[in-house]
Amino acid sequence: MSAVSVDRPARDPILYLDGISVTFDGFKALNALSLLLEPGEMRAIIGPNGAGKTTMMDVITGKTRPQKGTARFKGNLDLTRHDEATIARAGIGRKFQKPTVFENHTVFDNLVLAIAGPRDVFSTLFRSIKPRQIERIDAVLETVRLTAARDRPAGDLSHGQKQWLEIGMLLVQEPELLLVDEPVAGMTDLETEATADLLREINKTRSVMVVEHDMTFVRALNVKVTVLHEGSVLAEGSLDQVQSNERVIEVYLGR
Ligand SMILES: Nc1ncnc2c1ncn2[C@@H]1O[C@H](COP(=O)(O)OP(=O)(O)OP(=O)(O)O)[C@@H](O)[C@H]1O
Repeated sequence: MSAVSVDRPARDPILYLDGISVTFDGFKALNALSLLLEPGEMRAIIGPNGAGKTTMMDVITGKTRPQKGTARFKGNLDLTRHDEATIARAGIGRKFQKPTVFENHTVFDNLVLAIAGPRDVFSTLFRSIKPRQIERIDAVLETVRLTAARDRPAGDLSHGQKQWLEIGMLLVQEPELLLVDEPVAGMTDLETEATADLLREINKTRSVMVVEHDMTFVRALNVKVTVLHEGSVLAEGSLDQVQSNERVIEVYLGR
């Protein structure tokens, strides 16, 4: 091995944020934020309201341009220089908090539409889809526990099932990194537990970043936690480590 290669990490992080700052009218939503996600890692992001969690996801997905800092996907894609569609195609999927499924279409057709991407709904549904795509959809239906609901209108699903369908709509696009914003808000305890299982399963093949306030859920994920506060990383470690951190208790957990 050459002397040069000794110091190089074996693999680039899937996500590299360094010194990211975003200012809105003089207010620092992100303040020199730095964070690394290893390939295959799942990370939970917690922090009080206004800590910058959504703004961070906006930077990663190209929705918001930082004034300062470096943001890279898999070492080479500069996330500060591409638009949302390019970044999504490059392999970053984002699940927003509120489900936005097509209620009048079946669960299956929602996944067909998601594979096709943002095109005209009717031309997509009336064009034949390839057997390979049907196989992919059926595999995703199993993963998101909706096989039995395959031919039901999405509008009939429970709130939790709609969230899983929307996660499925991202999975059919085969993202390498999945960003998930407050997936269990409004879910029953059973749905919350099932969602933790679901994300752990997804994490076997993809990297995941999940923002969530529900500590029972975060504990069930059993992954490294990053605490954001005032636009920077306040603490990082296991949930037990960050929950016993004095600063974290002061600004977040002890409220
Ligand atoms: N477009 C914007 N214009 C002005 N201020 C903004 C804008 N977007 C976010 N902010 C402010 O930046 C700060 C960080 O907001 P952000 O939504 O990223 O926090 P968050 O951690 O996601 O909070 P929550 O847990 O409430 O979702 C907040 O004070 C917010 O009001």
